[in-house]
Amino acid sequence: MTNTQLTLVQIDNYGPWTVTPDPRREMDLQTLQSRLFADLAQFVGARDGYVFFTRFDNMVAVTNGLDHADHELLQESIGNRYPVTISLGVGVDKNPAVALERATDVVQRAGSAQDGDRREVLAGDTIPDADRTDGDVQIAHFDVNDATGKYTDRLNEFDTFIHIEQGYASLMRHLREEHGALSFFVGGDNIISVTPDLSEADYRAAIEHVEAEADVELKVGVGTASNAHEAGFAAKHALEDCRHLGTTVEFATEPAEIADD
Ligand SMILES: Nc1nc2c(ncn2[C@@H]2O[C@H](COP(=O)(O)OP(=O)(O)OP(=O)(O)O)[C@@H](O)[C@H]2O)c(=O)[nH]1
Repeated sequence: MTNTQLTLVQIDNYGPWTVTPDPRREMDLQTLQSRLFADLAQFVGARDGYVFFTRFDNMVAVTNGLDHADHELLQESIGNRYPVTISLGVGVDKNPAVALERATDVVQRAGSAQDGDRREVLAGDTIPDADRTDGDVQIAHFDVNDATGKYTDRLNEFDTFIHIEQGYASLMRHLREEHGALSFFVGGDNIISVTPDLSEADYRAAIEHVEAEADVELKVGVGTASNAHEAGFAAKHALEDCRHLGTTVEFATEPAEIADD
């Protein structure tokens, strides 16, 4: 059974900072936000986690395998190098939406996102090493069928963007409401979902829902492992299986390291 460890990353007092003493240049804020995301992706990714940019001032990370000391080091390193600090809340549950509720709750209890005195909160417990298993994280990597032929090579970028975003909106709502799975747009035509244990029928139903609601056709590869990287890597291999076999849903059947043999 899955046991997802999620970390909410929240920039401390960011709203007031963006307008103090006067509104700051928008592209400077965009530069800061994207560099912060890049640093988080490198730090968390090097420890086999995943991080998603969501709204940039708040980001969500799958941190199975990262302990309290890793989280502390991340805060220290960001605090040393950026004009802003980050608070981190950690939550664990078999259901990703519940894990994120927990992670959010411990940060919210410490004060508001716009409280000048609330800085570098680190709250919530990580999974003890002894309790970790190969079934802790399920990642589903979704991809739009032939996005290049249907959209990228035919439409202007904005109209392509609308199609992809509508598919994403439909999928993220369906999986959140039906299963407590959390889905994140990761660029191009790709969506990564952090899910509880879902069946092939659950994924088929999700894909059919998106096709009916948004007229966007998806396929998905699914992987399960002790951390996000291994689960996600297996999911990518399973997605390649969909491409080769012409199928819509594939589960990884062997460890990611040997899946392409
Ligand atoms: N984040 C992420 N983006 C990817 C990945 N693979 C492809 N992309 C993006 O998706 C875009 C479309 O690529 P594909 O999905 O391979 O192409 P497609 O035209 O949809 O073809 P099929 O997926 O084979 O149906 C690329 O331009 C990339 O931006 C991936 O593994 N991760």
